[in-house]
Amino acid sequence: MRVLFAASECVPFVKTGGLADVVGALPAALAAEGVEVRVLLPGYGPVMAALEGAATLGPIETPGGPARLVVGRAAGLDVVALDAPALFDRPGGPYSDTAGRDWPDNHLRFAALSHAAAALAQGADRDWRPDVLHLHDWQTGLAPVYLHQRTGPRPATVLTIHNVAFQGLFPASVIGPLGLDRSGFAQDGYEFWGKVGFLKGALVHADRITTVSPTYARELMTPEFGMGLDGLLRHRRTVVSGILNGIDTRAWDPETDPALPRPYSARAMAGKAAARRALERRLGLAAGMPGPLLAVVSRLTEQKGLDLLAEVLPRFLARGGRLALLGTGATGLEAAFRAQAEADPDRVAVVIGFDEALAHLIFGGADAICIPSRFEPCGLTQLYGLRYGCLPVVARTGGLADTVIDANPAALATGVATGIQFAPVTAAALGDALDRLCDLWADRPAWRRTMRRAMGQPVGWEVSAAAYRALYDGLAG
Ligand SMILES: Nc1ncnc2c1ncn2[C@@H]1O[C@H](COP(=O)(O)OP(=O)(O)O[C@H]2O[C@H](CO)[C@@H](O)[C@H](O)[C@H]2O)[C@@H](O)[C@H]1O
Repeated sequence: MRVLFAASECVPFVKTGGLADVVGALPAALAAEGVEVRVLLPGYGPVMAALEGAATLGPIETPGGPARLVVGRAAGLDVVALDAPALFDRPGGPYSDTAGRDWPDNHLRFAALSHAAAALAQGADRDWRPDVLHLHDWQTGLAPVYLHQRTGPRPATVLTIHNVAFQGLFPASVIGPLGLDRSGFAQDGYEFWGKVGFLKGALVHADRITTVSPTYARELMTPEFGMGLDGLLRHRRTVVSGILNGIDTRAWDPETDPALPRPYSARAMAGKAAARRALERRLGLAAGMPGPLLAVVSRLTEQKGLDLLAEVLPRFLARGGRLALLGTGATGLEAAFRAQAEADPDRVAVVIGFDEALAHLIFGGADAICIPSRFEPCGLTQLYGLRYGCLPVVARTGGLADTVIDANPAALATGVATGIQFAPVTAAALGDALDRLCDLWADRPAWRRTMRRAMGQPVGWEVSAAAYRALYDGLAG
């Protein structure tokens, strides 16, 4: 079974969020299921630099201009890079410049990526034809549209929605430049409220649609969560399913993590206290406080609900808690958290930026991770939290609802709790959840039991890789 992934980010080359973790880790888990995965990525500088034993498949003409397809190994993955320096070799991020402004040619950049995916699906590499084309998010969403426009045999297509909030919407004037058939600019095509919708086109034409948790798959079909695509998803409900994300349990392992001062495990926890001391020193937090050290590692956006935390933080600090926050995003939220850190530097530390190594130390050193998301397709940081004994405090939505067992009295009594869940997603409910966290913290034996249990949860890719294999088998067969 050969599967071609196509995506716009992938660890360790380029990452703005969880999509990169999934695309980087799932291929190895699928290999264990007997699936051969190649990953098509834009030829960003770090991708091209990492390619070993690269061979050029040949030139291809894309809507973004001429490009080359280059195949090689990089960081343990089989990669096909779309080498088009004019599109992808730039300073800044994968979607925006160093000032955070979207690149003005994003429609061309990701139409080129989609175009390359379609070409590979139809045999651009004669020696490696995929049985399934597996696309991730809007940046690859035009691939099923291009395949629909073409004749000739094609493999089955799967589109995974990692976040329906990002839809790749562009004005109708791009139809010509992107080489799209005008007849597709309709409700049953790639048109979305007068615009060209990359994700919309994929949801119409992909053979299967998955998202990253069963609960989010259901939520997506409701007006509250579907962001205008719920009707289409209800229409296609027989091909929609939710497969829970896992994490790379080798990269995220407190027994071997080089970012921690000392290894630890559920059996030998001394290293967790050492990680807490290292984190306190690094962030200038006071030691010896009576409550838990709460962490945030997140994009600071409306989705993540961290404005609610800013609101209830004084109440949590009054109970002896502390906060360590690592994130970037909305300037208003950054400023709000910075102000709280300046007002109370012993108890609140805020690092604005993206720092992978610090993220690891935070999961190691903190007692709990706060994820008050308004919606969350799956979420990975609660899984990192479970694995590192950093108890998740989560909104009961999407994948958060599917992966954390609330420490209510019944769950504590039967010994199944792994964190705290709350609903509705309001400041009041989050405040109550943090009070419950402090109560659990005060009951030291119950806290330790919950922490050890959290660390024993199966958070790897094994179960879900088998589910993807079954999905591919059903399609290719
Ligand atoms: N400042 C920072 N410094 C270092 N690391 C940082 C960071 N900010 C965030 N990260 C890291 O970025 C990743 C975020 O992944 P998430 O799954 O939590 O959310 P995201 O919304 O990006 O992903 C979307 O796609 C994923 C993958 O399917 C879904 O799980 C999720 O629900 C969906 O919203 C984690 O690895 C986290 O540690």
